[in-house]
Amino acid sequence: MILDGRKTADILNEQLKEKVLRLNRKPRLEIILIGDDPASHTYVNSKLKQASQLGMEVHINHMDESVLEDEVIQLITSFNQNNQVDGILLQLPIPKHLNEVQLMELIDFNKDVDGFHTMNQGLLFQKREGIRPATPKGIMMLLDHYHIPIEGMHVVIIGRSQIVGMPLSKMFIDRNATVTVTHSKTKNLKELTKQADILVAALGKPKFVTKDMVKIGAVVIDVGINRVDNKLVGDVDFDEVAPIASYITPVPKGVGPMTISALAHNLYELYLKGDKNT
Ligand SMILES: Nc1nc(=O)c2c([nH]1)NC[C@@H]1CN(c3ccc(C(=O)N[C@@H](CCC(=O)O)C(=O)O)cc3)C=[N+]21
Repeated sequence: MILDGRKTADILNEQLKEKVLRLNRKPRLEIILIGDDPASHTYVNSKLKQASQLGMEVHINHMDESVLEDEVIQLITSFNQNNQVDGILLQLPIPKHLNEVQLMELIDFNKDVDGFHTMNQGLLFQKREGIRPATPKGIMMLLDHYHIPIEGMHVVIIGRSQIVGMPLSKMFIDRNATVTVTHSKTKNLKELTKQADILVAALGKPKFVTKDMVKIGAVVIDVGINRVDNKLVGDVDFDEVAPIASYITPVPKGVGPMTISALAHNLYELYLKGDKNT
């Protein structure tokens, strides 16, 4: 069965929209987009479109590839100080001459819609309330929407990134799953993935997961967004794996739309938390 991220996001967004309509003002997100990476422009435009449909306000601040770090610092600082701004998103990747860690850190963690700030990562690690990274949060929302049990399940994650693999592993542990995090240096990867009740592919290699790596009846979550010959391909060989999986996410229309929905939910949470309701 297909875990339809597009449809699920539409349903959850419709519910969120109702809540947003009741607020005193529109939640406002400022996106900082540096350079001309076409994929980044696509994502950002899609966030813009979706958020406006939800009654949220999104501004795109486009900066030149060669922008000075000071200019970015000034922009972030002004958004930090502006109590009409609820969320700030620095679209990744950013040019190499800019200090990504330092810039992410500069964003007020109370406006950190991505949940990438050290403070939000720490809050997650301590199992305290905070903003969770959008992709892991979107995956949880999708599994919950389909009532897929998590407690006691063996979750195997391929990939240990700071924005997907690592936070997702903690979120699954907090839901009482048993989690194995694997990566490029893992020995006998297939033996591990074969044990997964829930298998998450988040490594960024097109069609990496083949059917010999998947247990019959497993739930398969594909986080991959790879552009191959101008087509979107996931990290899972969908045609091969779908027949043996109990549930599987497609690419596109799987985790991607859920990520955007989770971002919108984060923005709403930031608005409420900020008590900027006047
Ligand atoms: N600060 C920051 N926050 C992010 O959340 C962030 C980022 N930087 N950099 C890039 C990645 C990537 N990302 C996607 C979100 C939605 C889709 C999505 O909706 N994809 C559609 C297809 C879109 C298409 O056709 O290109 C789908 O899967 O159905 C994809 C990718 C967010 N990112």
